[in-house]
Amino acid sequence: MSGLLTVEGGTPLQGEITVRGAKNFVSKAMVASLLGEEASELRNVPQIRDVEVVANLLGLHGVSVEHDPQAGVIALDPRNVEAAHVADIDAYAGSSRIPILFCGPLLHRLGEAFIPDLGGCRIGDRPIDYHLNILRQFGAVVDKRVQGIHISAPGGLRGTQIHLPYPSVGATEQTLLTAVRAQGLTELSNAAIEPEIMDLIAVLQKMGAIISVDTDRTIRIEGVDRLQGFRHTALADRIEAGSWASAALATRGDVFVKGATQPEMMTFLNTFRKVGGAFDVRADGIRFWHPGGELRSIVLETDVHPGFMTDWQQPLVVALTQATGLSIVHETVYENRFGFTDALRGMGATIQIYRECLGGLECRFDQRNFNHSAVISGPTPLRAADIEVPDLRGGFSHLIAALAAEGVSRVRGIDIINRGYENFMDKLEALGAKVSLAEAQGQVALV
Ligand SMILES: CC(=O)N[C@H]1[C@@H](OP(=O)(O)OP(=O)(O)OC[C@H]2O[C@@H](n3ccc(=O)[nH]c3=O)[C@H](O)[C@@H]2O)O[C@H](CO)[C@@H](O)[C@@H]1O
Ligand SMILES: C=C(OP(=O)(O)O)C(=O)O
Repeated sequence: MSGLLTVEGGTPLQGEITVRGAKNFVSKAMVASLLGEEASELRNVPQIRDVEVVANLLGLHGVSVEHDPQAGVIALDPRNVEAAHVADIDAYAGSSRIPILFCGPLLHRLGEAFIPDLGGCRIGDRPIDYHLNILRQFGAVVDKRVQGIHISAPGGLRGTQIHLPYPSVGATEQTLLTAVRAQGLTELSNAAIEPEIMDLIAVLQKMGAIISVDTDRTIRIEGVDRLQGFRHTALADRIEAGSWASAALATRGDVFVKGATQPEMMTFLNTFRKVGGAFDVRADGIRFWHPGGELRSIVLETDVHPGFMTDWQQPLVVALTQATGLSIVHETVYENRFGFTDALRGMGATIQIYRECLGGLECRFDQRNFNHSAVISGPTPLRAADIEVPDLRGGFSHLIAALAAEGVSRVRGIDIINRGYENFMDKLEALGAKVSLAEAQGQVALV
C-alpha cells in the first residue's frame, strides 16, 4: 500500500477492532525458532511488514516458513539452516532492527553470520554498541564492514557476566538468544524486563532453556546443549492497543480493542485515566472512550518497563493537544522522538520542545544537546494539513491528528505504518473514519 491517504477529520472513531500479537515479540520469537532442532509454531501472528521481513530473512537461511496470515499461524522449520548469500541478505539492509538478533542463533548453528545494516525508526542514533560488546563477551569475533557486520565464533560461545549500561530491550534479547546455548552460566544485570521479553523467555523455556529473572533486573541463564521446537501464542500488541486508545480519546470516540490485555497495559491505563479517558477491561479486550467534558493536562515521563513506554508517547501527545492546560512530557528512552510534533504545530497544536530534562527521572540526555522534553498547551483545535509520515508511531500520530482535525488532510508515506499496525486501513473503516487511498498512479480507492 503506497500513496496518499485522504482523511476527512472531525468524526469520532466508534466501533470495534482486533489487535493481535505484539510486533516487538513476534519477530523475536521467530528468530528464536532458529535455535531449535525441530519445527516451531507461533500463533496470534499479525500481518505486518516486520513479520514479513523476518520470515524472508529466515527463508534466506534455509528455514522453511509457512505463514497463514488469516489464521495468524506461522510454522518455522529450521532443520536445514544454511549461511545466506551476502548479496541476498544485503537486500534487507535498512528493513528493520531484527537482523542483529540473528547473531547468537546463527553462531550456534553455523559458527558465523553476516548481518546487514539495520533499519527501524529514526528516533535517535540507535547504536548497537551494547549488542557487539555482549557478543564479544561470549567469545565472538566481530568484523564491521563498510556495509553490514561479519561475525564468527571460532572457539564457540561461553557464558559470561554482563552488566548493561541501560536496560536495553534489544541487548537483553541479544543476551538471551546467545546465552541459552552457550557453554555454562550467563548473568545479565540491569536487564530490560518488558512483557515482550518475558514472553520471549517463556518461548525459550518451552524450548528447553533454563532462565531465571530476579526482581532486581538480573537474569540468569544456564546454557544447554540442545533446544527443541516450541508452540506458543503471542501476547497482544500493547503499543497498537494504546495507539487506538489515544485515537479514541483525541477524536472524542469510543473504541473496543478486542485482544488488548490489562496486565501489560497497567501503566498506560493509569495515565489514560489521569488525562480523563474512560476504559472498561473485559474478558476479551478493553473499551476506551472519551467520556465527554474536558481532558486534563498531565506530567509524563517515558521509561523502561514498568514505566510509561516510549512507543505510547507519540500517539498520546496528540490526545494531550486536546487537554486543558499545560502537559509536560519528558522522553528518557530516545534522544530524538519529538520530530513528529513539527507537523502537529502546523495543524494548530501549541507544543514547545526543550533540551532540558523536564522531569525527575535519571536521564542519559541531561546537559546534552537533545530536544527531548515537550510542553503541550491545550486545548487547541486541529486543522487539516498535508503531512509526510516520518516513522511508525509518529506516522500513526499524524493519522490520529488528521482524524481529529476539521477538514481534509492528505497524508503521504503511510506505508511505514504497515510495519507495526495490522490492516490499519480496514480498522479505520470499521471505526467509521472517512479515509480514502489514492494509489501511486493517482487512482482513488474508497475504503
Ligand atoms: C523491535 C523492537 O522491539 N523495538 C523496540 C525496542 O527497540 P530497541 O531494542 O532497539 O531499543 P533499546 O531498548 O535497545 O533502546 C533503548 C535505548 O538504549 C540505547 N542503546 C541500545 C542498544 C545499544 O547497543 N546501545 C544503546 O545506546 C538506544 O539508543 C536507546 O536510547 O525497544 C524500544 C524501547 O522500549 C522500543 O521503542 C522499540 O519499539
Ligand atoms: C521504535 C519502534 O520500533 P523499531 O524498534 O522496530 O524501530 C516502535 O515500534 O515504535
